[in-house]
Amino acid sequence: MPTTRSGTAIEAVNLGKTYGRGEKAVRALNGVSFAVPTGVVFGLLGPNGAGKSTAVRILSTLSKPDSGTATVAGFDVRRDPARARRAIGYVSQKPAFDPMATGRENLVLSGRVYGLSRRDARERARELLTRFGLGDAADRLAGKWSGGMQRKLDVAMGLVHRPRVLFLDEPTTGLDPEARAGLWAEIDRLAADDGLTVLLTTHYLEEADRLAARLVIVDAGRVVAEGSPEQLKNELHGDSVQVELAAGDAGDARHRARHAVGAVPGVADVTVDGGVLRARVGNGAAALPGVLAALDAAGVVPTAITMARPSLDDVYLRHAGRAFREADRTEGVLV
Ligand SMILES: Nc1ncnc2c1ncn2[C@@H]1O[C@H](COP(=O)(O)OP(=O)(O)OP(=O)(O)O)[C@@H](O)[C@H]1O
Repeated sequence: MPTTRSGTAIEAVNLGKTYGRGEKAVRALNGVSFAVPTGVVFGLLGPNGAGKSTAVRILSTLSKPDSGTATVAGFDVRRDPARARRAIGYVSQKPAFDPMATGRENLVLSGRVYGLSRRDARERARELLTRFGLGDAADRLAGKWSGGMQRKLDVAMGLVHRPRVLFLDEPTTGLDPEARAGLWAEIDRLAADDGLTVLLTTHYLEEADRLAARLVIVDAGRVVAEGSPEQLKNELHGDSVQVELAAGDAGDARHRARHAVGAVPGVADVTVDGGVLRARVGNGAAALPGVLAALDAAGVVPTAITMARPSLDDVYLRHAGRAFREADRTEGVLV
């Protein structure tokens, strides 16, 4: 297999993409670069509208960038899209299976679309149904399956032609926690057992933390941080303090709390979002009395205080300058 650099399965260099024109133009990607090592789960993490799907659509040859270059499995996605396409599997946010066909029929049809003989397509369908634990339901209509099983079927359909790189766009959106955990285990196995390179987009911080060996955080069309989840969290020294404010505390009390805690020596990055105040401190235990005294002086009574090692939430806040949940509610960057 051709490679751009030894051990690199995906390389994006300076990708740019703007939708629309004039006043309504939206810059979805603004010079995005990253490299994905072969055989790992790589996370593209960002809030709604950050540009994740746009990046994946370009890398999987479904859309063209306005600027920049990208290679997947060693093939340039613009100059050699047909060969790039054969090397990749793409599982979109939207279901791809036919609900009126059985799981097996869906997989066989997918195999035929990819040019497998009828016999090979049947054999591959059998393999994948077993692999994903879908054997028992194989001959029932896919439309009647549970959400978790349907998602697994979508992933299996993306693997029918044995791609080397698999793109999963928001694979667990809409799944309940149990189905999500089931799919996480499958995604883990794809890289660990099958040596597949998986590029996963998600707006769940926890999902990226749990699955990705490496990740980039994308915000408003730019990469704001890159590394392994551990590395990124370790770069933030100290602890994260979370103060839950009483439900009745209105904007004024929240503002006072934010101001008071921000003035405590050693406290940084104070945000208040949805009744929760977050801050970073050098040493949580040492800073706690000062934080409590400041809240008391401001007339704010917290309902709970927790201290924890930094999370990807804190990483995002540090690099994007706003809380992830806040960013997830807003969308789009007008040019
Ligand atoms: N076809 C399109 N036409 C116009 N604007 C678009 C189009 N596709 C995406 N956008 C805009 O480009 C920006 C990036 O969208 P994109 O779907 O890539 O983000 P995302 O990070 O995948 O978000 P989500 O998690 O909501 O899918 C958003 O502001 C979106 O509204």
